[in-house]
Amino acid sequence: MTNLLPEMAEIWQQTLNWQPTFQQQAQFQRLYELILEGNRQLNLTRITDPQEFWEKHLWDSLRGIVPLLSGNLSPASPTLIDIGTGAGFPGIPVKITVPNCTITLLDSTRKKITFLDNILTELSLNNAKTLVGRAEEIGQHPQHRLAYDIALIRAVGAASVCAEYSLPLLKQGGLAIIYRGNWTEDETTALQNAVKLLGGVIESIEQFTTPLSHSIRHCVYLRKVGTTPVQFPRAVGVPTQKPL
Ligand SMILES: C[S@@+](CC[C@H](N)C(=O)[O-])C[C@H]1O[C@@H](n2cnc3c(N)ncnc32)[C@H](O)[C@@H]1O
Repeated sequence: MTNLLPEMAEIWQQTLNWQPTFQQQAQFQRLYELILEGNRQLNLTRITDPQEFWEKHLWDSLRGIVPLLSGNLSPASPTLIDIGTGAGFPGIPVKITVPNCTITLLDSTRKKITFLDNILTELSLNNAKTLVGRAEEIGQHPQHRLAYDIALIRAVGAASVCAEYSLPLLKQGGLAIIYRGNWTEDETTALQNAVKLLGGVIESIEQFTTPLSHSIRHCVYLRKVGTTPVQFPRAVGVPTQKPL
């Protein structure tokens, strides 16, 4: 099996001021192998080349949580949800990297969730759960609404849709991290209106360059400062059909 680039230690350090332990490196390697295996039956990801996998799945997942990697966590053991996790990104690399967090991996596709259940067992990841469902329904469920410190969401939809999926799930003061490729000023303006309706604010938007292919990426950080009105998230399909 192709080795997943242990020589990247220096790049981790330079770009994220963090390095995986031997155990974390082994977990990343095993994750890569399991995804390649899973890809034979499920259409999990088109990113299978080791360098591309390292950059687009591992590094990118962790770039979004730089504020957590600094070790100044508040609370010390945060509860996270990864909305539309697919093959487990960014949630699984985040769980490997921040072992004291509790994470819920949510996706509407049962086959992907069954695959993730096996990954959690294989990688011996504790305090990690999977959940089959639609973000629109989970956001109205008393067990999940207002339950999380941090919501992660990558490649699930337009930014305002991501805001409508994530903000209802957050506790007051919680943080939503929206992973994006390109970003424009117009998107900021549109998102501002949506976020206000949902009881949040745009805390920051970070632009960065990926370390191997030098692509531009963005992370949008939303802070929940108020209460999300009960009508959000709207019924299944409405956030995408009629974005705020
Ligand atoms: C393009 S994939 C992205 C997967 C992963 N986040 C990543 O970045 O590699 C989008 C995923 O979101 C899930 N999804 C889309 N809409 C959803 C919703 N409303 N609720 C839950 N999952 C959803 C899909 O099933 C799919 O697995």
